[in-house]
Amino acid sequence: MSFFSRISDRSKEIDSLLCVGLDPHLAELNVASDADEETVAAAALQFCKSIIEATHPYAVSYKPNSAFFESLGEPGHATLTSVISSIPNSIPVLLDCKRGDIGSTASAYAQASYVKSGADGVTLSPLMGYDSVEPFVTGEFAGKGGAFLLCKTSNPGSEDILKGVAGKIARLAGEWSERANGEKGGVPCLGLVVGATDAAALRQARMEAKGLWILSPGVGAQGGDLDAALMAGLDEEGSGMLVPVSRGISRAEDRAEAAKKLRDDINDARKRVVEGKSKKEDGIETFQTEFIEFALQQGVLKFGSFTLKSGRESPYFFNAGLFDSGAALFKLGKAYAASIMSSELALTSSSVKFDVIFGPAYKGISLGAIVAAALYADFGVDVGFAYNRKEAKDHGEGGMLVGASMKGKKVLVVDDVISAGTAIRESHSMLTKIEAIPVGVSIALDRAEKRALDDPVSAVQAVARDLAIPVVSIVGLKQLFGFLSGSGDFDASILEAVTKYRSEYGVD
Ligand SMILES: O=c1ccn([C@@H]2O[C@H](COP(=O)(O)O)[C@@H](O)[C@H]2O)c(=O)[nH]1
Repeated sequence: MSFFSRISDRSKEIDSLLCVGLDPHLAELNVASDADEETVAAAALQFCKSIIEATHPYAVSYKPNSAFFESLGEPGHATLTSVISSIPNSIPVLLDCKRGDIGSTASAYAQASYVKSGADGVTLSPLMGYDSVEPFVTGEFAGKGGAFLLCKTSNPGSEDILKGVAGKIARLAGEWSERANGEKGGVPCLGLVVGATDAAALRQARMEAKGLWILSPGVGAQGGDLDAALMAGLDEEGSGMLVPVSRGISRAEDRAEAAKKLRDDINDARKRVVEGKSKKEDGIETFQTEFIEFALQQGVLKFGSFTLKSGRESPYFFNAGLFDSGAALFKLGKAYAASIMSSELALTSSSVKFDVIFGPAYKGISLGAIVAAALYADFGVDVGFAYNRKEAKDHGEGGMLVGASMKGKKVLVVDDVISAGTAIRESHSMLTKIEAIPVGVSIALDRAEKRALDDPVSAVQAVARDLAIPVVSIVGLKQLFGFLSGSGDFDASILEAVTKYRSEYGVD
């Protein structure tokens, strides 16, 4: 059975994502500073065995780090193999050796790790390319061995090189895994090491490598935020991530209790992820609920009876002009940014499919600016910002456009609502004329209602269809309805009126 199948099975069987590290730091071995190698090695073996004894009900896997065994000198290798053979067979062993070398040498490392040491999986550096990884997961180790590739490690120095290539490594891991598995396909044979110290990198890795296991060290002694890491790195089933902890367990007064607590803390976070997902399936995400609550509080969203320009009597009204303070605009920008990043306009969790935000005069100008700022603040996405003047300037630099150059660039248009869609169409035609490439529209509210009873398409759908670009909204009528139904705070007559309005004018 392959390494990652065993990890999956064991994780399900014991309902845990905890990987227990076996790092016999000399300082933890209680031996005299002048003790001979044999004595130190015996203490290291005892140290690891006592951790295994205390933690095995919670451990999906054990992760001995080869450095600590190599540092024991001559008896080091025998100690490592003794530790590995003392681990119950039902628990897969991950040797943290971070190898990476040319193919022929990598083959020797694979022999050393799997055959001589008895490990089931390894950690590898991917920087020398596919041929340095292949010997660990093909040939005699095909369908058996598995490797976690260093992607964005937990140490501060991971900012120096890995930060810039983590996205690429995450993508390549999926491709290499398929290449190694060949026509047989099957469970991926590669995973990724992404430190719990960088939630953004975890989010990106999870997006790039949906089906791969992520090993996320850095919790405990290195200060990684367990909760933030899990929220970012867990897959949609609340799994797919192993949390290795070494010193956080080995140095605890009660190791069994420490491992149990970690297992439970991890499982609590998993539950929240799964609950969050089912909420999403109900049609409303957290940022949307927060946005509706905030719009109500701000008086932007009102329930009652309102006559629209179209002559329709609407049970609700949205007046974006009432986002009229620094705090309100700040929150509004965050909501736009969250909706963009959870839409098809996001490329990864920290990159987008557009280069410039365009805010059409007048309302779009301030909206575009706050969205550009929020994308940067909340997601590290730094795109250009431009807007237009309604009237040409006859002095200074002149011209109708201000801000980032849009020629040849992919542009997102930001506005508040689409009523008839005329303003957005005008922006689109202006952008096309200056050789910009409009790729999407972002709005606050999609009323999602038919343009006329004999025209079943909404204004937003018509814009998306005619201009062939996505229109993304923070909320739509569906979420508004979901919010009202789920909240016990509104008069039944409001829900009734919105239900009636939706069934009469709403589009799917
Ligand atoms: O990015 C990485 C990759 C590997 N490690 C290893 O994991 C353990 C962490 O030990 P703690 O005591 O839980 O901090 C150790 O063996 C490292 O070499 C890592 O920390 N970060």
